[in-house]
Amino acid sequence: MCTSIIFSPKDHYFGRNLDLEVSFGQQVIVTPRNYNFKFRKMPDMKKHFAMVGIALNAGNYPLYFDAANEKGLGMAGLNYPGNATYYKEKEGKDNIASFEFVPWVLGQCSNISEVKELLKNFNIIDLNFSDKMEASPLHWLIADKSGTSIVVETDKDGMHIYDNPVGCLTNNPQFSKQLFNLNNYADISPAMPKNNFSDKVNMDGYSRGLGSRNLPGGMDSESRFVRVAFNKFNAPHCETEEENVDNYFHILHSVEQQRGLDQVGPDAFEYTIYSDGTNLDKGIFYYTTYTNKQINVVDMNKEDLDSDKLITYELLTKPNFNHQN
Ligand SMILES: C[C@H](CCC(=O)NCCS(=O)(=O)O)[C@H]1CC[C@H]2[C@@H]3CC[C@@H]4C[C@H](O)CC[C@]4(C)[C@H]3C[C@H](O)[C@]12C
Repeated sequence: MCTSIIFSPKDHYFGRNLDLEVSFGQQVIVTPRNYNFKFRKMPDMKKHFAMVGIALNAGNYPLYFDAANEKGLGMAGLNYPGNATYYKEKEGKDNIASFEFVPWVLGQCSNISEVKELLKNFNIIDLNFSDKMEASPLHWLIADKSGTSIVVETDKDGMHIYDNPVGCLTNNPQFSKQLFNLNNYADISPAMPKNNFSDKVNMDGYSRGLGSRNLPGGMDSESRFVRVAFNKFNAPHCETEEENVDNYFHILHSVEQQRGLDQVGPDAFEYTIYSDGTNLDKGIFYYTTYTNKQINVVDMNKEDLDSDKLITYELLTKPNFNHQN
């Protein structure tokens, strides 16, 4: 499972947790403007916006899990099994494979209204990257540096584009159902609860934090959706980049999957392999990994963004202990 958010305390931070039981060998990859993006059914994109994110380098093709471009548009693909449907090729449409969707959008759009325009002629097609790498069933959160976000889901009954008032996404069920489910948590609050139960019962507020007692704590996608939305809406908005990045990671880590809690096979547990976030206003990419909680930084502006070659960084996973004596 995964969780993706846009957090807008001052600048705007977009990214995700990637939860899985196996690692793909993904890296931080900066794709500069003149890297030739090939598409299966559409012409090459020779010049495009530069982007940074996490991807699998598959024979010099960056298969992005999530990324953000130099204009401050971000996009993440999250698992959507059983629902995600990819269609047959259609004449006259922009036929894009699911694994091409991120570069297709981030390569040419600057903001959400341009994405909505682009998607008017969009058709997501049923193609595998290769025999060995089948198309994953995904849905997408797309957000820009105004803080606006949308969700794109391609279901059996067609493509849906939802405006996203909460700025987060997890996995199943459909986004509309996730939003509806928030109704069940309307009374969750950071404040101490008022006794609406009965004036016949004395409730003395025996513990701090009782307002969030009924916040769901599970690893499942509905629980994570409610939890991350609540935690994000109530996170402080600070002045400095360090404080805001720190708060951003507190939000994502609050829905982290700790190893051992989400069993997916006899001896297999899903866990949060990495958490990442890009400052959409500044093009600075941050990440932590399960074993390395230090915040690591790749600033895309420090690269030659006019180059035509992928720029890759290995994820730093070594635990960082500061010995004080
Ligand atoms: C597995 C991940 C979702 C995490 C998640 O939700 N896990 C719960 C599993 S479960 O639902 O609980 O069982 C998703 C998120 C993004 C995906 C990549 C996107 C690019 C590319 C697309 C190609 O088509 C196939 C290969 C490819 C590298 C993809 C591999 C994999 O699919 C990635 C990593």
